[in-house]
Amino acid sequence: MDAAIKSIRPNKPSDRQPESRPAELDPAEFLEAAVRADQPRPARAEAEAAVKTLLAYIGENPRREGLLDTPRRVVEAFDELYQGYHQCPAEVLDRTFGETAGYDDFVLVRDIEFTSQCEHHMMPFYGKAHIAYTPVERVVGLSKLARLTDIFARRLQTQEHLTAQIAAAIDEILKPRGVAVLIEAEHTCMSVRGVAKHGASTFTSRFTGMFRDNPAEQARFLSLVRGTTR
Ligand SMILES: Nc1nc2c(ncn2[C@@H]2O[C@H](COP(=O)(O)OP(=O)(O)OP(=O)(O)O)[C@@H](O)[C@H]2O)c(=O)[nH]1
Ligand SMILES: [Zn+2]
Repeated sequence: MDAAIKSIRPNKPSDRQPESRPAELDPAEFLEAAVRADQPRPARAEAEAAVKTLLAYIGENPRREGLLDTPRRVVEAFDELYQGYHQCPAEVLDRTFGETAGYDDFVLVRDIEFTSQCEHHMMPFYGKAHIAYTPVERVVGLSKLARLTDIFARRLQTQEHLTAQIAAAIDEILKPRGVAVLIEAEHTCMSVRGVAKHGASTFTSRFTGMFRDNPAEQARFLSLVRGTTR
């Protein structure tokens, strides 16, 4: 099982004071050494200092009044946007219900809105996830599919990885007859910078089990997602 699915990263903020960084290491080396040794992540004060560095880098004065609280706000925003690193997919899908009166078709939750952050530029990409699975005897609460999406979306991602992780988590934890995940998203790293193409949509999909093996089921999923068989 993908480690990201089963476990929460040991990534609690450190109580260490920034001064505890060995004097001979520069910040980049320190960070690399911390990641290599799987040490606790840097202290909050270090993260705020890094934001101050970025403010100075863009030509700002981090000491002017309007920016005094900005490092704290940015780190708090990061805590929110990246909270998925501290949440466990297996826990979310833990609770299932057995009274289904023999229900044996797939369950589709369409139009799950999400916002994630692209791992190349740390800029948002956002859109909708459509998730279907075919249960074996037990079903999961519908909201849990949206919660699962958020757990993976609130990490640094590529859209392909996000799509594959959602499908793999449902597959490995619920062990259904099949999973289908389709994600459509707009990437701000493509719309507000770089190639600057507003409105370009990216579609990614992952099919397992009966959705992978049976083109008719795949087609039924896709037509329901497009709203053509309602
Ligand atoms: N496959 C994939 N690519 C992504 C995703 N998010 C962003 N990218 C792309 O990642 C690529 C990074 O390319 P690089 O050439 O290394 O970086 P760059 O010079 O900033 O690229 P430009 O965006 O073209 O300016 C870009 O083409 C982005 O569009 C994603 O979720 N999946
Ligand atoms: Zn990007």
